Amino acid sequence: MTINIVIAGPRGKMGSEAVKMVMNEPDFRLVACIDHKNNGKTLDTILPEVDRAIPIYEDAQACFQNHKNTDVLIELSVPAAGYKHTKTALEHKVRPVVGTTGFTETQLKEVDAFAQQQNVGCMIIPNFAVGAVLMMKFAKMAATYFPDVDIIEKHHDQKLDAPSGTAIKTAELIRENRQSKKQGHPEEKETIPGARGADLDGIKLHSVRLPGLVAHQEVIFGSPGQTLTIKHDSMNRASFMDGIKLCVNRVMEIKGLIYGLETIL
Ligand SMILES: NC(=O)C1=CN([C@@H]2O[C@H](COP(=O)(O)OP(=O)(O)OC[C@H]3O[C@@H](n4cnc5c(N)ncnc54)[C@H](OP(=O)(O)O)[C@@H]3O)[C@@H](O)[C@H]2O)C=CC1
Ligand SMILES: O=C(O)C1=N[C@H](C(=O)O)C[C@H](O)C1
Repeated sequence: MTINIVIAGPRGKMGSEAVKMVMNEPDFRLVACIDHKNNGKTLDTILPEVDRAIPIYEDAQACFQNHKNTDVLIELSVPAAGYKHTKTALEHKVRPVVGTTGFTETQLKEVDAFAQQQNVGCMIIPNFAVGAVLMMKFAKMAATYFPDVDIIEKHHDQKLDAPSGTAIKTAELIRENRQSKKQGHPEEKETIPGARGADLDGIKLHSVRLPGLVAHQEVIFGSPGQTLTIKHDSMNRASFMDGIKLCVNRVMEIKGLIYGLETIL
């Protein structure tokens, strides 16, 4: 069966890699793209590696109205637009596979409720790399034995959201196996605000943004006399493509929201 796909954010670092992946997959067909800057143009005029005239829309409504055969939206743009595209896709019974990070907790709940209401499959995946998902699973396991934990995520300096979606998801998974706990000295004070990082139920999250980085995370557990570090590095965006492929196939079979790849691996 051929799966008809729309990609939002096709010029981006992830979007352009996803365009290549979709075009090379025999069972996937790229039918259109959503890009706020190239309305009315075709993809071959803006991406040199594309040799087909795939239409580009600024407006997600217009895109799905003109391509009623769309099965899946691969959303890889920016948080605000990504949220709108996801809701619009669901309105049209198109299944979103969302890689875009930075949705608020309220937005996640709204998408969940709307996907259920529409009876349509939807996946929001903070990290498509299998190694990163294993890192999160191992961290969840370790939290049973090591309740003191800091997460350090490191990304390229063009990233809009902090902490990363992966760091938030990791902390949420750790929280499932750990009692809420305030870490560090009970009387510690920050002499420079932010020095101890963001706080999710006492778990500290630190975000590094530097040119030269791609996507990296360390989860460091400490207990008397020992530390345990679980680390993952994405060296390039190809690391995310197998996960996207898996999700595009899986979203066709589900109803409602799946949040995180660990639930289906
Ligand atoms: N889940 C995962 O495994 C991964 C998720 N990500 C996430 O994916 C998203 C994209 O990342 P990345 O490719 O690195 O970012 P980029 O900045 O490289 O790409 C984002 C693209 O979206 C475009 N864009 C902005 N606004 C709109 C809009 N309204 N409609 C359509 N396109 C728009 C941008 O165009 P312009 O620059 O012209 O504004 C740009 O081309 C981020 O949220 C990131 O966190 C990234 C890697 C892995
Ligand atoms: O913006 C990125 O690059 C990435 N974003 C995702 C996140 O926020 O966790 C996934 C990966 O870390 C790359």
